[in-house]
Amino acid sequence: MNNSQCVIWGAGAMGGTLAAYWIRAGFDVILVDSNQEHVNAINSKGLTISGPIETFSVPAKAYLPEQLAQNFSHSFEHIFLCTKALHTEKACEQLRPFLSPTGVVISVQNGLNEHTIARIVGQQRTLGCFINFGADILEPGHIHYAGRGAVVLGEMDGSISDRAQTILEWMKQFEPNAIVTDRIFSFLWGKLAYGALLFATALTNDSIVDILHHPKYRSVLIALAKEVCAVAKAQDIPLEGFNGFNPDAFTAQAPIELSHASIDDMVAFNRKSAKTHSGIWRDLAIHKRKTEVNEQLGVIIKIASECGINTPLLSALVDGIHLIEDGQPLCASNLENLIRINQI
Ligand SMILES: NC(=O)C1=CN([C@@H]2O[C@H](COP(=O)(O)OP(=O)(O)OC[C@H]3O[C@@H](n4cnc5c(N)ncnc54)[C@H](OP(=O)(O)O)[C@@H]3O)[C@@H](O)[C@H]2O)C=CC1
Ligand SMILES: CC(C)(CO)C(=O)C(=O)O
Repeated sequence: MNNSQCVIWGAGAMGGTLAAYWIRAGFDVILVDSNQEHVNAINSKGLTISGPIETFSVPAKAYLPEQLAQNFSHSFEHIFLCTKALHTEKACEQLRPFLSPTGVVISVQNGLNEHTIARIVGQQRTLGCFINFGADILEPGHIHYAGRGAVVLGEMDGSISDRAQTILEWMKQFEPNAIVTDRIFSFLWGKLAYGALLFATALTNDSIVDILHHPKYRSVLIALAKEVCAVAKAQDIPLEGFNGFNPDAFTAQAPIELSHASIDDMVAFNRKSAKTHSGIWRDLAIHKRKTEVNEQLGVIIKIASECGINTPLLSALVDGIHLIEDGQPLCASNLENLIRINQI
């Protein structure tokens, strides 16, 4: 990696996948993760990637956040923040002392984390990133890289910077189709609209494809995506498409055939991935822990209310996810509740 080390902060599905590819390419990558078992496994056995794309292992060095100070006396130019959005604030407070004055934090996350990161480390030290590849931690030290997806970098102010171009070259070691954009928030908001659909699929134990494909759920999914797109429009953010998501399909006046075609394209995209369920579903069904719902959909609802836009389905979806976080089972009736609200 040119002239410097980089740090992956949060070495899970996203961070661990990037790290493994970069270590294999000869980069000097330092992993930081708060999960002791994962850190121990990486240090003793290395990092393993498996799945339909490739299977390989690399030696790697990982640290808990609190171990960094005793092992490194210098700060870092590039820190890739790859935690879930609900950990962004804490992770930024932890990483701030290790970020060089000229360094940059790159958000490899879903949501609008760039604003939180910029508040803590400054916008000049924040770089946006949108990712839609699929991966899961299978067990400590072992990540399932399930499917390729869009990777887009962009400065918050829309400028095309040298640092974004440099990091693009690194990203291309992992995903050759990665790009730099002057409209990173157009991608991030697009992912929020698609993300709303993923949250809806996570109300049940059915796969992403099963829910997106089922005719019974189409109207409510289209209405959900339209709520997010209406809030983006009120913010004057033109959305970008990716991996089957077509923003023109979810405007208020979009022809219904266009909406169906986009969801069909998302089904086709997801069929190519070995990741059957979203990260949200894994948080709820497997880890039985809180999701990023407040940091993703909650943020949209707040902005909507500031703009005077009603988002009844998003609110009901957030409530449904909260109920599951509190112990309610995942099942089809959770999604049917949204259908009822959509029919009112
Ligand atoms: N997985 C996927 O396919 C996709 C994920 N995304 C997004 O990417 C982001 C990362 O998700 P993903 O990689 O799946 O998440 P993971 O949970 O797999 O990885 C995050 C890792 O960060 C650790 N962590 C939590 N807090 C801290 C902290 N303060 N400092 C250091 N490490 C910490 C977690 O430990 P612990 O588990 O113990 O909390 C975990 O090991 C999310 O915003 C997600 O929505 C986007 C596209 C696809
Ligand atoms: C399913 C996926 C990979 C999007 O395709 C995702 O973003 C998630 O798991 O949260």
